[in-house]
Amino acid sequence: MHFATFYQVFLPLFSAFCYNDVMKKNDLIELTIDDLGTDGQGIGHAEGLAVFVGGALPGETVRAKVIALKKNYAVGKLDEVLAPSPMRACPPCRVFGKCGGCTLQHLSYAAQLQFKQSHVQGCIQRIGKLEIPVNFPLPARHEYRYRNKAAFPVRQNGGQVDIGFYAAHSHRIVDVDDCKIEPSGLKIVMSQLRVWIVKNGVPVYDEATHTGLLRHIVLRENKAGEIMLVLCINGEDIPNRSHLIMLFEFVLPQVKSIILNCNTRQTNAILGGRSICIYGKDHLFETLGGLEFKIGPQTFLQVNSSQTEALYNTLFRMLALTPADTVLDLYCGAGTISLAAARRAKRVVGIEIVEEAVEDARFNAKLNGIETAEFFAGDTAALLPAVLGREAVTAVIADPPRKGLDESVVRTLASSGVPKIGYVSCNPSTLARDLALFTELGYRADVVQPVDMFPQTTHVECVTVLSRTCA
Ligand SMILES: C[S@@+](CC[C@H](N)C(=O)[O-])C[C@H]1O[C@@H](n2cnc3c(N)ncnc32)[C@H](O)[C@@H]1O
Repeated sequence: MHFATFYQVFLPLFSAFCYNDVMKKNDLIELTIDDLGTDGQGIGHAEGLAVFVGGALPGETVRAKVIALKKNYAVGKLDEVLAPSPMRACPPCRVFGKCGGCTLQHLSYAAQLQFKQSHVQGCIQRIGKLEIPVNFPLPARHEYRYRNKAAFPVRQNGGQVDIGFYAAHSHRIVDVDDCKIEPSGLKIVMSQLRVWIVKNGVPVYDEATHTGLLRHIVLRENKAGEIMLVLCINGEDIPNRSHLIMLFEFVLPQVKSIILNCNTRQTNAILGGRSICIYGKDHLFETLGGLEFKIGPQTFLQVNSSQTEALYNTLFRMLALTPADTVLDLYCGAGTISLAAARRAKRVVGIEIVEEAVEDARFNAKLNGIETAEFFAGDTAALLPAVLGREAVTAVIADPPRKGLDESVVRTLASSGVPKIGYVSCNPSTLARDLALFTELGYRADVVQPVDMFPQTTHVECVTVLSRTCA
């Protein structure tokens, strides 16, 4: 199977010269798919144009209806698979292809992993201009039902209330009653919530007018099967609290926490600043690698708990910390990596921009009896020079958000001369960009290890370790 993204980059340029009037909108065309795009759509060619067809796989011959015709590419809607790929799988989800969530359910899991390896390798070569080998991804333990968190937008749709996920590239909601990558326990919670919404005429939020109450439903489940329910509301309270509580107290005792999160701002952000616990505890606990972590409605936690342990173990194996190391954990969230590192090193310092996460990290250190970890709240770029000036750091861990590291962070780390840097990335493009700069500044990464945290989607996490090549 060949998944190179070459065609996505060069063919559109080439196609611009070849554009002709042969293909028209609404035409039915037959084409062979030779590649997968970064969003999981099949890519074939017709009349000198790259044609993107969602749901089609490499090696397949398909018939597609042309639904958009641009100067240098076309978009086709899959009409029929004429010759299916042996890698084709049967998607178990009834809204596959409508919901924008899992775009790879129609591809066998082994082929998904191959696609991810090829995608990461492509980024490293194309964006980073580097020849670092990329290992085959570490497969997830569970291909479905692996997430520990779901955030469902809620919208009125005529006479019915839709709760689900956004369709691809849109704010239209696809109603979902059983998301196959969420734990099955959440399905019954959602059906109880639908009862409460309908019986109490709960007003549903309208994005356009910024009116209505219920915006999002967020559910978290820990490995012990305990559930936290967060209702994100455009207001301060909900109708008939007692009915809601009763629905869960007696029928679903695994719901240990019900929280109202007040978000009255006109924003796409799901959570607002204030949370009010109306039932049970305001947190859950999760166990990762033998350590316990407090989880609140705002806490960042990797969404695939069993694979998080695999990710961290991979990082620690590659970074080879020793009891003599002083570790700086950048973008440390609630301290999950920091505290695991503290058990292997002399001292750990964590930096995180969200104050509540830093409070959680401090709480988690105490909870686990760890006295060798210290946490600072603030922007990494701003705090880094002072922390590096004060601490004799021998190893850095960086697990930044999708946008990767600020250039100043890379430059400050490189000029500090720190001997080893473990980089955990959720975005191969920004990883490749940052590795290129580190390489220019005297560091080398020998290998990139993808870890599949997100089966059925095109997302992939990567771990690599940079070591200093010059004194
Ligand atoms: C991918 S998460 C990693 C969290 C943690 N390492 C973990 O494994 O759970 C990225 C974290 O970076 C934090 N963050 C984002 N921008 C930041 C910045 N400029 N400085 C410090 N932390 C930042 C986010 O709040 C988030 O907790």
